[in-house]
Amino acid sequence: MTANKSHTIVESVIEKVDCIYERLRDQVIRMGTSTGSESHIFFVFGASGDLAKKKIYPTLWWLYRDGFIPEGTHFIGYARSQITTEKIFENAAKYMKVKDNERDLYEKFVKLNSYVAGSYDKDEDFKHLTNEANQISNQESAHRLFYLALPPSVYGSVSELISKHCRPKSPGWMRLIVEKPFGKDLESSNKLSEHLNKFYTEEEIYRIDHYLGKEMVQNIIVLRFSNQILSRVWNRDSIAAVNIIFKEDIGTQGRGGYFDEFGIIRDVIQNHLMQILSIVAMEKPRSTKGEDIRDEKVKVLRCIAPIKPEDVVIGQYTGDKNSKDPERQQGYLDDKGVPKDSTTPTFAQVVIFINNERWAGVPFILRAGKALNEKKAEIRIQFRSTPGGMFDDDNHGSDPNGKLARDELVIRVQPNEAIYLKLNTKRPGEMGFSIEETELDLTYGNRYKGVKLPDAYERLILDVFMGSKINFVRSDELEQAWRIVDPILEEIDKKKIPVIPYTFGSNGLNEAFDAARKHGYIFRGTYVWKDERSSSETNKEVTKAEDKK
Ligand SMILES: NC(=O)C1=CN([C@@H]2O[C@H](COP(=O)(O)OP(=O)(O)OC[C@H]3O[C@@H](n4cnc5c(N)ncnc54)[C@H](OP(=O)(O)O)[C@@H]3O)[C@@H](O)[C@H]2O)C=CC1
Ligand SMILES: O=C1O[C@H](COP(=O)(O)O)[C@@H](O)[C@H](O)[C@H]1O
Repeated sequence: MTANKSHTIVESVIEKVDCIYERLRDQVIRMGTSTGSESHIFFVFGASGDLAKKKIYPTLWWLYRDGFIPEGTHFIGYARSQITTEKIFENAAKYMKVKDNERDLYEKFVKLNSYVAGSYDKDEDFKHLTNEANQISNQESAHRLFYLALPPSVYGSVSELISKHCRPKSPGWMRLIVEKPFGKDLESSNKLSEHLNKFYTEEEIYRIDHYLGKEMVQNIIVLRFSNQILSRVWNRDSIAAVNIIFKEDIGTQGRGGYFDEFGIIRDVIQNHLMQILSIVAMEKPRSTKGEDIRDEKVKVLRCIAPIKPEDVVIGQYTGDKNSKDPERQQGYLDDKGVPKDSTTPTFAQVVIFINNERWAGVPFILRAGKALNEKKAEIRIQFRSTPGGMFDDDNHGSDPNGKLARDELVIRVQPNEAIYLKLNTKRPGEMGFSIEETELDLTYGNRYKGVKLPDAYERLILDVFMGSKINFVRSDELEQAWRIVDPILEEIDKKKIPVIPYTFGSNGLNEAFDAARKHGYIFRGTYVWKDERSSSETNKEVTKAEDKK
């Protein structure tokens, strides 16, 4: 293909994406006017907090900058702290990424913001908030979106008081966005759901799981159901094991106070990884409508028995005394919010089985850890070994077992979004049937140069404006996810499962890799995926072992 031709293809991809953006923008603007109530108010509860500064305010700005916020929208922050709008924007400044040529627009956006200080449990404060909101928007029927960027301890009173005092007048609608954690276990989650159900319809509740807003998580549905080549083999006949992996190269970074009460299973596995699992494993939905997709996700979760203690490996990180990086020298117990005798896991692997016709016997291995060697999230679909032994006597590269490598489809969620299919090929140029592993590689940074992938929160907040619930968690999904992890959480909380120490910066726990092997997942250690994007920047290749684990 000539350089010109490939340039044209890339341009046309960008044009298509731009065109989708245009359509979305039109929809948002029409949505703002079609109900006869032009204005919207977006409330940020917990406006003084960490999530608000790092994610919510920057996301609102990016949506505004890109024309996705309906005309006439106002933003109101709310928290107990006696602060000002200026202070909020000062705190959030380094996350906003404002370019020089966007300064004027940014100032316009800042002017649409205000802040009200008040408690989380007093009627008069919420009445005051609604009076302020009416004045600011000059319209009592403006649609209202409430983002609860708050600790779960105050969800109860805040949700009740919002419903009592802050609902818009008809025909305005209201939507409540609830951050995870949705409870601490099945019982508390059910209680929270019952509480919310007293004051809101399910239609009004948006339980956010930001992994559902990530490009590659959204792509799973398209990959699975629009490619015959994949949908035919997506079952126990062809697939030997599924690995869903979350790794972070940072520790709790002062959030230990929150984390210690929850641990990695509640923080990441029960929600983000279980959501991914349900999309990877569900049957084909009737349509792309939110309810059809969520019905299928619940159905597959209902086929999963609670995880058994013998299928769990947990660990907690210790400081790496040899590291030059002061953060890596700190272990979990050094975080000032963490009790010195804490046994809360910062690493966990659980093996899940889905008892249905498609998946019986296939292990779904979910692994998550903080303070590891890298930041990465990916899904590995490992296919069964090739039967027949035709190539058994041939040279298969450095594999000590002399066996053919299994095919593996890897969906890299982050960083550097990619899909690559590992397969065997004849070693180029060699005589005979010398075989080596290679890949069909769809690295987004190479294939879709210049295409902007929106941040997960951008997509999800836009979804809430549009009233789309595909990417939000329904109460029955939540209940099922808790049911699956609840018994092992109880065992862990009672300290019945050993917590294995691992050093900050390590690859994970060998005990976890051994357990994955025991369940039939094969780590070969012979393959190198050349991540072209990072290699062009740093000339570094993903190392063999890291690619596997
Ligand atoms: N931070 C993050 O990266 C992520 C956070 N989340 C979730 O988002 C929500 C908010 O998180 P985050 O912003 O980190 O939380 P913060 O601890 O920063 O709390 C947000 C605000 O809530 C108020 N607050 C804090 N503690 C209490 C308390 N004990 N009682 C009453 N009010 C309190 C404070 O405001 P004031 O004192 O002014 O009232 C604070 O600014 C949580 O549910 C969290 O799990 C989810 C994903 C990532
Ligand atoms: O929800 C959470 O997710 C973050 C990781 O999010 P990512 O988008 O950066 O992958 C994690 O650090 C945090 O502990 C957890 O609460």
